[in-house]
Amino acid sequence: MVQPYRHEPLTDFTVEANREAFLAALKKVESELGRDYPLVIGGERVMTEDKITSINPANKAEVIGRVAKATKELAERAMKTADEAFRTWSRTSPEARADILFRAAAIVRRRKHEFSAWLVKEAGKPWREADADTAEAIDFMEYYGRQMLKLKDGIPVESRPGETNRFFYIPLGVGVVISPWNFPFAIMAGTTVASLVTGNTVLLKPASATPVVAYKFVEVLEEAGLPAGVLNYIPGSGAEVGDYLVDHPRTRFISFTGSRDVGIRIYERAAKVHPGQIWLKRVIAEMGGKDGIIVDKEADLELAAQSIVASAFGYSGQKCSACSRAIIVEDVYDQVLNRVVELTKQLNVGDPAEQATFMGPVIDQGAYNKIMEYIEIGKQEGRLMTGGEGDDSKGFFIQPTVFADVDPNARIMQEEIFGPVVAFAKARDFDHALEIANNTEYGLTGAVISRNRANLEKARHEFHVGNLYFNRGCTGAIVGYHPFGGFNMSGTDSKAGGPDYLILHMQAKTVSEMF
Ligand SMILES: NC(=O)c1ccc[n+]([C@@H]2O[C@H](COP(=O)([O-])OP(=O)(O)OC[C@H]3O[C@@H](n4cnc5c(N)ncnc54)[C@H](O)[C@@H]3O)[C@@H](O)[C@H]2O)c1
Ligand SMILES: N[C@@H](CCC=O)C(=O)O
Repeated sequence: MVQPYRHEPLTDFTVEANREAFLAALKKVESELGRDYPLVIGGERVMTEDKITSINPANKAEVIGRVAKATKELAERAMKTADEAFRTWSRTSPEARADILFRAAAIVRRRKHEFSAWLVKEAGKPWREADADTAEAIDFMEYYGRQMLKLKDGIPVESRPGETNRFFYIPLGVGVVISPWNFPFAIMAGTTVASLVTGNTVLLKPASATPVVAYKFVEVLEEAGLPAGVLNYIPGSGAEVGDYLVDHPRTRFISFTGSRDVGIRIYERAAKVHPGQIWLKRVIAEMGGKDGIIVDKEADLELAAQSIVASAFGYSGQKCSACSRAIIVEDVYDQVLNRVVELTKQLNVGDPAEQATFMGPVIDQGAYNKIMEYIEIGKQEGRLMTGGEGDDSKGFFIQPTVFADVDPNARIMQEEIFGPVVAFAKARDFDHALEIANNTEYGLTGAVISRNRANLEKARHEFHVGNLYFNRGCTGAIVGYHPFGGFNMSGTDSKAGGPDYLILHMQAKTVSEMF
């Protein structure tokens, strides 16, 4: 019998044995850097001349790996392979499919620190963030495996005398999974295994900044017993391979996580029916955020400051859930702002491979340049309280940055920066704070720090975000506990890690028999 689902605990690094195990994993990964990785199509390893070079964002000179790059021709081969494999995989029992996820979770759990060490190196995640990313990947496998077992026989419907009605779910077909670099393990693995466990075959195109950890995961699924051709690994250019697969008439669904602009592009392109296409493609899109924390005048102000700092600067603010707007009721504005500045100045920024580091680099030169441009804009739009400096000589480091007195309509209050920058806005009262919080085209996460029950209840209904948190920060959703996804330009509100997520990857069928 399958044990009830519990989320994977985070590692306590104050325990010496854990610390040593993590250091050993980092050493192991360091000894494996710089290798070449092929595409995987139908279980076959395919090397290409042109490669994606994955580097350590904390040390540009360190090559993590060189990964083969799919062309349209190779993408087409992968599509044919996945289409062929669908015939058998879609008829494989849900129990057998779920077992592969459980086995893969066990393999990753045994190699947990090794996976986290790859995340430290390839994504620039500090230990705690890397550990959380790996734990979440394990959670997705454990949770979706169990969800599939719950859904495998469908949902009971009524039958009249002499009639038996059944309502159940069948797989869709070939899914294109396009994942981001910021949760290069958890989101890549979660979107992939949700598609697989529901009986679909997959073409996985991971983000070009983090393809090595994705390759390592493909190996795990193979070891867990996934048949060849069911998952095909085809990193490549978003514009070339991405567009080609999104447009492909045999693509049945697209599971995309990434930016607003790419999400819109995919949504629009997927709507077009191409010659030979006999279905309307389904799009699951998880996009950006411009998330805010509201602090009420009756509130634990220390909790408020700690929550803002952790949510704004965890993984250098590179979370779709990151707090980039702090909306403070005027009675407590100065107190909260000053405490946030004080805490921010204490943050340890540096090499994520060092245990003491709270914040590492941003992901690449493009991100560095974009964030530094926003910091310049912020200097015009607000009062720079701390940070504002960057250094890209060795890696892509930016100081955690706080701007005060920002107009709610300013660009740094409206546009997703995706870096360690938080803007403070002053609200007249709680209603005004809610108005400012909702003044965005996004709607992903938000938090309210308050002791006022009436205000919390008002926020419950009027703060328009997919994930709303009370008296805590706005990052760190846990699979199975906080189903995750947002409104409006944050995507299709396809709640990852939630009880209705798998259904998005299937189609329902009704069979009615008369006796
Ligand atoms: N809502 C969520 O759950 C969630 C989670 C993580 C990240 N995000 C968002 O992701 C963004 C950061 O990730 P990113 O920089 O990797 O995003 P991105 O949109 O630049 O890239 C995401 C993926 O899309 C691919 N891509 C690019 N162009 C494409 C095209 N034309 N066709 C198909 N695929 C294409 C990329 O190669 C990558 O694999 C942020 O906006 C963040 O808020 C959202
Ligand atoms: N699920 C993560 C965010 C994922 C996007 O970057 C969180 O809840 O912080």
